[in-house]
Amino acid sequence: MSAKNQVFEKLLAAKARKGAGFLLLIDPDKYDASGLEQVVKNATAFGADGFLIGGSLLFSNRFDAYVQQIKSATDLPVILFPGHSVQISPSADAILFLSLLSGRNPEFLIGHHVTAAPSIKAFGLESMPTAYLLVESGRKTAVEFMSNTEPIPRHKPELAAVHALAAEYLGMKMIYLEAGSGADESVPEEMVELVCQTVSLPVIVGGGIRSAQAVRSKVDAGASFVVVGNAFETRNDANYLKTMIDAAHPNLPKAI
Ligand SMILES: CC(C)=CCC/C(C)=C/CC/C(C)=C/CC/C(C)=C/COP(=O)(O)OP(=O)(O)O
Ligand SMILES: O=P(O)(O)OC[C@@H](O)CO
Ligand SMILES: [Mg+2]
Repeated sequence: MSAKNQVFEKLLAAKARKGAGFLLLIDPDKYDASGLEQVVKNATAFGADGFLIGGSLLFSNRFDAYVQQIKSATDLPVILFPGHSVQISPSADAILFLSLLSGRNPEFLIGHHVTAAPSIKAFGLESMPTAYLLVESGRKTAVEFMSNTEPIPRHKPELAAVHALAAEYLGMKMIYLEAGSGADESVPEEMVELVCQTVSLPVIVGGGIRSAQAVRSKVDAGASFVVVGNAFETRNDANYLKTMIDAAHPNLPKAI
């Protein structure tokens, strides 16, 4: 745990060295203990850049034990990715302090943040203020339903760009372009590209990314980090994980 910018700096350094970074999303409800340890160890060995932990719902009542289990299987940054203010654990290294800027629901703009802030301080967690922009992706996603917000229309990249710009002017440190977990379609490349041209912040892209080609095309469009979760929940295949991670690292020799 650290209240300084250590995790953020580590992510930026990985991006600078490898061209972009790969973050594996772990949904605590989707892995059993042995599956979890294996995927965390594999991702670490294959050169992933960190882990995000969270879900828009949480059935598990042992969230902190879960985070500890991940921490003990890796030396990479373990970052909370909360769908709700209850998803805070002292055992993580940092938290994506997401504000759902694409929506107009005050609870997800500032409400959960106020509720969670005292715990974040008490635990000494590093906070990474991140503009969370939800993008239309086909069928309604869990994030859209749970947050009761409207996503940005996928054919309107300029809408995403002005939200990102407002986030930069508000002093946020990162932009997360989110199609939603398990999305039918990932965030369009044109949108990633316009957002990356408009702001100088690192842009994270996630939701519905299932192939190495898709990972690479988000990176080619300018993404600093690509997040993948669902694809590995349904397919326990180390080779597939390695290919996806390699695709996010264009500067490394083994990259596709
Ligand atoms: C800053 C704090 C304490 C809370 C943030 C609260 C906000 C703004 C949340 C954004 C809206 C939200 C519900 C985000 C969920 C992000 C997330 C962990 C998505 C992962 O997707 P799943 O919800 O697991 O999808 P599945 O249904 O496919 O499992
Ligand atoms: O689970 P997937 O579809 O890979 O999405 C990752 C993340 O962006 C979801 O919040
Ligand atoms: Mg999930």
